[in-house]
Amino acid sequence: MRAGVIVAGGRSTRFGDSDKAVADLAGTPMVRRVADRLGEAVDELVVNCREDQVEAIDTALSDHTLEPTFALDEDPDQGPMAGIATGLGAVDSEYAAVVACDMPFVDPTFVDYLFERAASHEAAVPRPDEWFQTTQAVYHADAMHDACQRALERGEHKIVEPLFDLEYVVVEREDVLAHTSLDTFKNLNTREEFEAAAERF
Ligand SMILES: Nc1nc2c(ncn2[C@@H]2O[C@H](COP(=O)(O)OP(=O)(O)OP(=O)(O)O)[C@@H](O)[C@H]2O)c(=O)[nH]1
Repeated sequence: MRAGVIVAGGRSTRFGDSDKAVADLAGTPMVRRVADRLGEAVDELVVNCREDQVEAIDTALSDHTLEPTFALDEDPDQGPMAGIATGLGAVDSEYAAVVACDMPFVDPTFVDYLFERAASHEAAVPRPDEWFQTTQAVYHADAMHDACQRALERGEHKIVEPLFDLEYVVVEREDVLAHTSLDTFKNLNTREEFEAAAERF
């Protein structure tokens, strides 16, 4: 069994007044695009967000075959890493692919590959450039959940912090490009980025 966790608890401040997770992207809410693509690579889906987002996200995901469940931030606005911890705490599977709600081009075949790379390790994290793509990575759910909790207890909110507590595999640029294009990581933050991306669907 493989899980997918969609992290969606941000405030979308660069997007404006509304929640980018459910914003229309070429006729479909962005989070639905992520759920449909990630859903091709996993057996269960968990969405992490705030309580006040549930209604709109649930509507966007209605009729999804995996019947996504919600893992709500008890303490909102603690950053993406806290959201990852909350989401991973709610999965049944041993390994989970974490994907941000704003990555509508996420490539399910690449997610499959990340699961393969993570096997018998605690994480497989792409590093296509100088940054780790921690919000499109596969984690051993319990190990990463616990590492996030330990980091948060240290007062540390940086998203890479829990990684250094794990036995993780780095998926380097060459391996990324052998399996997908960099579009898989493209995240949308502004209305201009939504408009440009919409033309590609
Ligand atoms: N649970 C949770 N998720 C978060 C939080 N902050 C950001 N995220 C998520 O992490 C991912 C990347 O965050 P950003 O691209 O910065 O999104 P954002 O914070 O909503 O947008 P900005 O306010 O414009 O930075 C998105 O999927 C967000 O939903 C948070 O405090 N809690």
